[in-house]
Amino acid sequence: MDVTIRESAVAGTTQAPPSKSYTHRAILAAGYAGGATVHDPLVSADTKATMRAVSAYGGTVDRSDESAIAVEGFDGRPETPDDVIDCANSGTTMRLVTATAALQDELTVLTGDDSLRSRPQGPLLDAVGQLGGRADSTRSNGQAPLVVGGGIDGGTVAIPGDVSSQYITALLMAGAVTESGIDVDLTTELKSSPYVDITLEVLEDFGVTAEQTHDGYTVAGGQSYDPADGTYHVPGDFSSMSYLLAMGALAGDDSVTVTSAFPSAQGDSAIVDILDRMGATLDWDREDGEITVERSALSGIEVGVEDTPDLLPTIATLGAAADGVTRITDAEHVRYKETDRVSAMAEELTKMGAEVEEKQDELVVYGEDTSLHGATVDGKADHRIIMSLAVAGLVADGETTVTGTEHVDVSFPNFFEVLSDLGAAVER
Ligand SMILES: O=C(O)C1=C[C@@H](OP(=O)(O)O)[C@@H](O)[C@H](O)C1
Ligand SMILES: C=C(OP(=O)(O)O)C(=O)O
Repeated sequence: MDVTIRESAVAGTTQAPPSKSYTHRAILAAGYAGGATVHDPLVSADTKATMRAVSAYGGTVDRSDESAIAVEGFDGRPETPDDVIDCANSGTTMRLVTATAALQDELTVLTGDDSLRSRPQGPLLDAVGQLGGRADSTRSNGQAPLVVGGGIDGGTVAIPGDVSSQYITALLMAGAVTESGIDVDLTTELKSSPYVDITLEVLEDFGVTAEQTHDGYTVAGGQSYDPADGTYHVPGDFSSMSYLLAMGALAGDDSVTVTSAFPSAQGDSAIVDILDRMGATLDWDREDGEITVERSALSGIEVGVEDTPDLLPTIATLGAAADGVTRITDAEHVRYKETDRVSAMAEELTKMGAEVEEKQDELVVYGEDTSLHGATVDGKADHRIIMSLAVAGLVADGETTVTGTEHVDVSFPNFFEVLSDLGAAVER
């Protein structure tokens, strides 16, 4: 589906969608437990993939209540799935439930869409192998489809940290229910480390202890997942908020207020600081969980996305509309997402008149003397590219058509309704 956005202003108050990362972990943790009720979950294409996996391993997932998901777990002992698990577009699902598959003796087959079947799984497959499990890529290229099983008992693994932190999350979550636990030794520096902090936070809330060590992380075996009161509450999503805050800073008429913005382990709350450094007038009331931002003249900055890869598309759009140079560094791992997001933003913003330079681990946006104009841009079947280009469309001269916009259902299903409700000129 194509969406056309005309240069227009936005104003008003909107609630941030629930966190995708916390929802995935809470649903799977409830699966590892006897069960739990997950309140305020994100129900999206990606989190539904994790729900499918929990069901495939013998849990049940009841979505009859709109604001809470009741999960009956498989209690640390996943069953052999009756069928292939389709992880669709969700890297988090595939990585997290690969480690679940390794816990049972028989084999599980995991697959996904074209994008997911081109993303790297090799280091995690290798880690399962080091633990004595079986983990193969059917095409022997380190990519899905995957065949995983073998009944791991725990042990020590050496794994790189610069491809995906989701491998570490997967091993810690599964490791807790192994016999002897898992020690993860990182062979290279960890990227996206706040996502492991989110994992540690969720594990703690489910009564499971895992911790950072000198060389990586460790989780003891023989633990049980058991959340206090059998419930878990999902906080708002700062990656999704980044589009709402960016549109307020670029196109706010009066101001835009985002609610459900409480502090948590999410690295992407750095968007508040990034906007502040770029010159945005904004205020974060942490107690009330509200961020208010006003239209502001922005200037380019240098920002590393080592810990916050999902912010790259948003920052690229901000940079294209800001004055001066925005240099986004430490970005190589952003190439391993739903699409290569460094190239995607370089290509598509260029179509809108931005001057952009792409390096292997950097994206440089030259905001000086350029102004954005409308164009037809390719959303690359990637939710974050689509939303970032839509935000750029609000400040581009004329009309911007973004293709393939249905893919926002991965993390922010009602994104275009929200955009419209805030007053943007959106045609679907
Ligand atoms: O664990 C998670 O919830 C995520 C980790 C990050 O991936 P990497 O660790 O692969 O960088 C992030 O990009 C992704 O959107 C969600
Ligand atoms: C990369 C993302 O998610 P995943 O790795 O779960 O596909 C994302 O949401 O931007």
